[in-house]
Amino acid sequence: GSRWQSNLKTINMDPSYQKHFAVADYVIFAVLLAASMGIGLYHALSGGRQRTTQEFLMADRSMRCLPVSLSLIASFQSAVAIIGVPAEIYTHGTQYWFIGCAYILGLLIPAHVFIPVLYRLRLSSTYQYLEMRFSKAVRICGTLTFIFQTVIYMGLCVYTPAFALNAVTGFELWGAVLATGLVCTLYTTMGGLKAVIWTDVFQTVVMFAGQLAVIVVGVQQTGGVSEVWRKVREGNRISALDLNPDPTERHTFWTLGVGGIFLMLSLYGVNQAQVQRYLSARTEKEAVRSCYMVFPSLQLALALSCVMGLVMFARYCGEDHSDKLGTSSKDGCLFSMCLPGLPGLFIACLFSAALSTISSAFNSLATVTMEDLIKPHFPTMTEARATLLSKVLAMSYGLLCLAMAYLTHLMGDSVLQVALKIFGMVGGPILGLFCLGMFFPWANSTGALAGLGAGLALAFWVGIGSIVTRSSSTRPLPPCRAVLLSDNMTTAIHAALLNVTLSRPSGLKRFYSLSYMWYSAFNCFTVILIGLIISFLTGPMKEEDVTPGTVYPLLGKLLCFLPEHLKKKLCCVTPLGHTVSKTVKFHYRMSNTSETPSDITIPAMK
Ligand SMILES: CC(C)(CO)[C@@H](O)C(=O)NCCC(=O)O
Ligand code: NA
Repeated sequence: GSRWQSNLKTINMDPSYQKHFAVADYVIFAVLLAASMGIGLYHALSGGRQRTTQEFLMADRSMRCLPVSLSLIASFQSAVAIIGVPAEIYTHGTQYWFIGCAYILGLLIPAHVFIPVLYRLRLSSTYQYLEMRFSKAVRICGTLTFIFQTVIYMGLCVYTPAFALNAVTGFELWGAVLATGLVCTLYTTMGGLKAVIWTDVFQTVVMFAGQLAVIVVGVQQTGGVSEVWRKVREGNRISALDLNPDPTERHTFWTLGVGGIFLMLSLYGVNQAQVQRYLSARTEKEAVRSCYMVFPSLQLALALSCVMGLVMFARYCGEDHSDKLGTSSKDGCLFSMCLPGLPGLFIACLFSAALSTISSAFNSLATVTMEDLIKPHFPTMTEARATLLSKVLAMSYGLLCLAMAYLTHLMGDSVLQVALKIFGMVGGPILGLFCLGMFFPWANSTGALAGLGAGLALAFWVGIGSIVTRSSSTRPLPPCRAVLLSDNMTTAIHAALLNVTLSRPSGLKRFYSLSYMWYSAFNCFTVILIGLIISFLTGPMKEEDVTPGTVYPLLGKLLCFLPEHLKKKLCCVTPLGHTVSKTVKFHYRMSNTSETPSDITIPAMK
């Protein structure tokens, strides 16, 4: 049980907070669900009517960059971010905003390194790459790791908005979880990836509109922008750039701006949900362009949620809500739902964010299960059968996510931190696997497997260690001046907290208190390091054995100042640079030959 949950339970018990959810709010909410269902139905009945896996899972590879880019933002922007980021700002100040710096390289690298490699191989699942580069075993391990990550994350995503709705309206928690899960399962199952992408577009717009409306009304009620600014300054919420190099410091420029790049790479570079969208674009150029277009929208999403945290702080910090919500509520933003006239819109915003994430998860899970785990064993399966099975899979994952929501219910922590920890602990090793394959031609299959195993083991050691010892150093800022002056008790508690966290932990405990913003980078490097060591011990891959098109000449590019013969000696010139310039025939028997002809000409990687 956590503070967060008990806080919410107290709102729930106060009837004055519930009367704000009027008929109009229910109508907004119902319209959102109905519109999403409508889009699903439309795509079930139009186009190819979802009769092929090519359409159901790949949207016929015909999408344009605008819907793809909006859908790319929607995938990892769920109610977790809508509630968690403002709560983070409310409690700890604006330091988290610096994660925006990581978006630059975090999107440029996927656009110019990962997309070209993956798009040109014409994959259906990103894990096909692992089989081309390494072996079937690596592919299956990668797929299982991804399924594990997504299923846990999905539970968190379904649970969070249902919890908020329950807090505001007293709406039955599990009823809301069930409704979200069912609506989402239905439109995903009916309309396939096209429905997922087009509902994402609609839901992203609702999400932005809801946040903007809450901010505008919040500013108005506080008494204008300057008043908000004065209050957040007074409350010490505007953080300066923190350049402390200590890796155990939770949020600094280094953890957010540098560690965040690896988080972004694992989400926007190699995550199946995103790669599937790049692959659904009609050309590689459209895919790259959509990745570029994510940048401004993601900055906007970040800015909106950070500003919302500040506005909520200005609006509520001076008031004493301790009787209802506790003074240092992690979820100051939940106050916003009590704003007159807005709870419906804000709840719609939360559910939009959640639905668009869950639907991506269902569809990507159905895709990898089909492409990586089932099709290779039943190469003769008919298209109709495969499509039906994909739909059954999307549905089953929908039901599984309800079970996962219950798991989240038991966990209870700051939702944003839970999400970022999952991304780092499980997404980091997967990123490492892809980097090992793409940038290091010597890496072999044994090395990859050992690397992934070691990466996951270390990730869980640190991750679970930090949960058990509770050693992530959180040092919430004092609620606000008014409260500090009036409440000696709070002052005393904060002084005690400061003392505790200022005394540095030692030994293993210090290892466990590694900032979760470093998890992705740390786990990625573990996989690469162990992967390379084992590869060299077991006999590194030879240039001519590496499947053409699977290696990106990163080292060759980084060491471009070296003379050619030296680079060749270091094996920095990838097989691609030489052989593909003459457009080699690509001899690789795909496990699903129906979709990918075995002779593809791969353009040279320039
Ligand atoms: C994925 C990032 C870090 C991208 O800014 C952000 O959207 C975020 O913190 N997301 C939290 C996870 C979620 O919203 O489900
Ligand atoms: Na979303």
